[in-house]
Amino acid sequence: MPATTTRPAALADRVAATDWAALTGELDALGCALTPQLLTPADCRALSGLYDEPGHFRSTVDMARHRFGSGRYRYFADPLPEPVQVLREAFYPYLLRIARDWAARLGRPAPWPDTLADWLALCHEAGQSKSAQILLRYGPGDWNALHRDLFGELVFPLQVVIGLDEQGTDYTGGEFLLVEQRPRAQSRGTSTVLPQGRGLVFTTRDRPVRSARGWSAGPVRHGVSAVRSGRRHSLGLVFHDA
Ligand SMILES: O=C(O)CCC(=O)C(=O)O
Ligand SMILES: [Fe+2]
Repeated sequence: MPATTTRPAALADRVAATDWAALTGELDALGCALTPQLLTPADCRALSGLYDEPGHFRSTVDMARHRFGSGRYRYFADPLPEPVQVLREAFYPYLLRIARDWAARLGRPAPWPDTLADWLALCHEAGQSKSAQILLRYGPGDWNALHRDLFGELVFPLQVVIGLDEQGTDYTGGEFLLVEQRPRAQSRGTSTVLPQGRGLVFTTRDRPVRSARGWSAGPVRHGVSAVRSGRRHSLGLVFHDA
């Protein structure tokens, strides 16, 4: 990384300085919530530039070929680039509190240990041993079909995507989409423009929604609307392995 990028410790501090109470409230209301600025434009350029350095990745997915939409994403190989590793570790304890609270509401087990390292060890024992951190690149006409990032039995219920380009300047279109199935009702869609350098925390599989008899699990899927022009990059952080 060039010297102009943020030091890892400062990245972790920004995650810690997030107003987690406010973020949690928004997540409860909408199923997704933005963090403050985590990455500078220089950090974002350094990360999106990695896309063209194949040595950082274990595989590349052509989304059209799998009917996932259109565009490409690449799975980072281990060891992860330092900012990716630092952000993932920094988010985990905060997301863990939310995950445990949701599990309690839903009367489900909360199998997640206190540290990311211990949780990943459990994933590896269960055969989910590959990191699922991705760098995505969308050009004009590219989009991401509504989906859930589930790779096996072990699931962490929250994930984060970080915008690496500025909508309106670097690209148009390309809104992040979230669709929530409501129990015995029609679905609700929420679109979010990902500001450059900010993260969006969202539900990976389902989340507790109020029902007549307490809480029930509302299934959630996410995707990205078509990019109309320019190029959009994003960094996807998932907290279970694949
Ligand atoms: O590019 C995006 O905004 C979403 C990418 C995605 O599907 C993910 O991060 O899991
Ligand atoms: Fe995804």
